[in-house]
Amino acid sequence: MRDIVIIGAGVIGSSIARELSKYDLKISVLEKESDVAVGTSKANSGIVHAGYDAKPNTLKGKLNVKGNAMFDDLSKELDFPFKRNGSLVLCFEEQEKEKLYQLKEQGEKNGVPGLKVISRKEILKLEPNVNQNVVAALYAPTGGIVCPYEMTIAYAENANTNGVDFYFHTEVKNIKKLETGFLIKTNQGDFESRLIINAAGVFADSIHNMISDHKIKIIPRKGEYCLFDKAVGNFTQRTLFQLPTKMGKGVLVTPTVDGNLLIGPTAVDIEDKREVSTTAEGLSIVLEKARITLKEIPMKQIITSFAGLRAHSIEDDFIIGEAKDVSGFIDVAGIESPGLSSAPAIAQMVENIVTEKLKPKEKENFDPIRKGIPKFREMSNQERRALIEKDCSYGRIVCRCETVTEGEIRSAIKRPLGARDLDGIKRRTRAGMGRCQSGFCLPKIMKILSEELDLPETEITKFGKQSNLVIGKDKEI
Ligand SMILES: Cc1cc2nc3c(=O)[nH]c(=O)nc-3n(C[C@H](O)[C@H](O)[C@H](O)COP(=O)(O)OP(=O)(O)OC[C@H]3O[C@@H](n4cnc5c(N)ncnc54)[C@H](O)[C@@H]3O)c2cc1C
Ligand SMILES: O=P(O)(O)OC[C@H](O)CO
Ligand code: FES
Repeated sequence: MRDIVIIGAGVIGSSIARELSKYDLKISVLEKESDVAVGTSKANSGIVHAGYDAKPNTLKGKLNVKGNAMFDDLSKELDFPFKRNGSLVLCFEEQEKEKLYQLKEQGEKNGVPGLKVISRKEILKLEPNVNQNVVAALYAPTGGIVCPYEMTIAYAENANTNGVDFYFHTEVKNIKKLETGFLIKTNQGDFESRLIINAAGVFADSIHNMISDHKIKIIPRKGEYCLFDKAVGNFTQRTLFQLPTKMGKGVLVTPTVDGNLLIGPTAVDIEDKREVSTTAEGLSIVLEKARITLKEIPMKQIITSFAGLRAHSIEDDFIIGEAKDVSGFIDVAGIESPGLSSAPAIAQMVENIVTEKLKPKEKENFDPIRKGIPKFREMSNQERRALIEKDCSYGRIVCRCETVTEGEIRSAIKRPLGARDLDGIKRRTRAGMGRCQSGFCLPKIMKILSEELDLPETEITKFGKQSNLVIGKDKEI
C-alpha cells in the first residue's frame, strides 16, 4: 500500500509531489498521457500574475499573491526560466479609468505590493508600441513571466530524484474506498493508497465524482493563441492586459520568458475536454482584440498557434481540501488561472493538509536542488568551448532556429523522467520550437531518439499513443 497517490502530472500534481517528497512517504503520480506537462500546464499564457484580479478572501486571491512571492527563490532552486517583467492593465476609455482604481484597491486588499495607476505619457514611454488612444494603466511591478512546462518538468524531476515514482500511460478508471485507504483501478492495473490527491485538471470532476456524493462540475474554457517569432520578442517589455471581464483577464500581449511574443487567449466555454484545436474564428478574435492594445501587429512574424483549456468550476474559485464525505481524498480542482502563479503556494497548502493527517517524518537526505540541461544558446564562447571539450556532442547544432545541440537532446532523454517522444524533447530543450517549427531539425531529433531509446524510427512518436510520424521505408537509401 502506498501512502499517497497523486492523479495528474501537470504543474499542480508535480509541485505537490515535490513538496511531499521531503517526507518519508511512499508516493506515486499516475498520469494518463506519455509525459509530464501535457495538459493545461503546457498551453497557457505563462504569466506569474501579481494578484489583483481575484476577489479578496478567495483561495485564488490568497494563493496567487503568496505563490508569486515564491518564484524568485524557487526558479533558482529548480533552475527554470522566470523573469519579473511587470504588467500593465490598459484602459482605453476615460469613463473606465475608475475600474483601474477598483482593481488597485482589490490588489492592495490581496497584499499586492507596488501597484500604481500611471498616465498615458508614462505608458507610452515604457511601451512605445501601445496604441496611442490609451488613457491610463494599472502598473504591477511584481508581475512576471515563466516557462510553464519547464517549471512543471523541474518540479517533477526534483520529486523523482527525491523518490517519487511516476507512472505514465496510466489512466485512473475508478476508485473504491477500502477500510484503510483506497483501491485505484487503472488501465495498467490496481494501486492501493492511504490518501489520494486529485490534480487531474479539467478531468478533476470525473475523478472526484468517482468517490464522492457531493458532485462537482468542471467546465473546459478554451483559450486560443498566436505565437510570434523571436524577431519581435522585444515588441513589448511588460505584459499588457486590457480591463478584465466576467470571462476573465482578456486578450493579453506579452513577451515570453524564452523570447517570443505571445498574443491571446480567447475564452469560450466548450463541452469536449480534449478539444484543443485552433480555429480561424478564434485566432481572428485574438488579433482583433490585440489591435485595441497595439499600434500595429507584426503579422508576418506569426510562427504558430495553440490552445489550452481552463478548468473552470462553477464556484469560481479553487477547490482545495478533503472531500466532505470521503476522508483521505484530497481535491485540488478548479485550478484555472491563476493556477500556474499559485502552484508553489497550492503545493504548500496541500503539504499542510497531508502532514496534519499522516504526521510523516522529514527525510534526512531531501535534495531541493535541480540543475536543468545546460543551454548552449545562453553560454559565452568560453563556456561553450569548455563544454565541447568535455563532450563533443555539444559542438553539433541540431536545431538551428533555437541553437540546440545534440548534447542537449541526448541529455533530455537520459535525465530523470527523460523525454520519450518529440514533444518531450521540444519542451525540455526547445528543439523544434523555432521559426521553421521542426521542418529542419525533426529528422535529426528522430534519429537521436531512436538511438538513445534503442527503437526503430517507426516507433518514435510525437506525443505517445498513435502519433507515429513514419510508418516504414519506401526505398533503401
Ligand atoms: C488559456 C489558459 C491560459 C492560462 N494562463 C495562465 C497564466 O498566465 N498564469 C497562471 O497563473 N495560470 C494560467 N492558466 C492556468 C494554468 O495553466 C492552470 O491553472 C494549470 O496549468 C493547471 O495545472 P493542472 O496540473 O491542474 O492541470 P493539467 O496541466 O491539465 O494537469 C492535469 C493532468 O491530469 C491528467 N489526468 C487527467 N485525468 C486523468 C486520469 N483519469 N488518470 C490519470 N491522469 C489524468 C492529465 O492528462 C493532465 O496531465 C491558464 C490556463 C489556460 C487554459
Ligand atoms: O483569461 P483568464 O482569466 O483565465 O486568464 C488566463 C491567463 O492567466 C492570462 O491570459
Ligand atoms: S531548426 Fe529546429 S525549429 Fe527550425
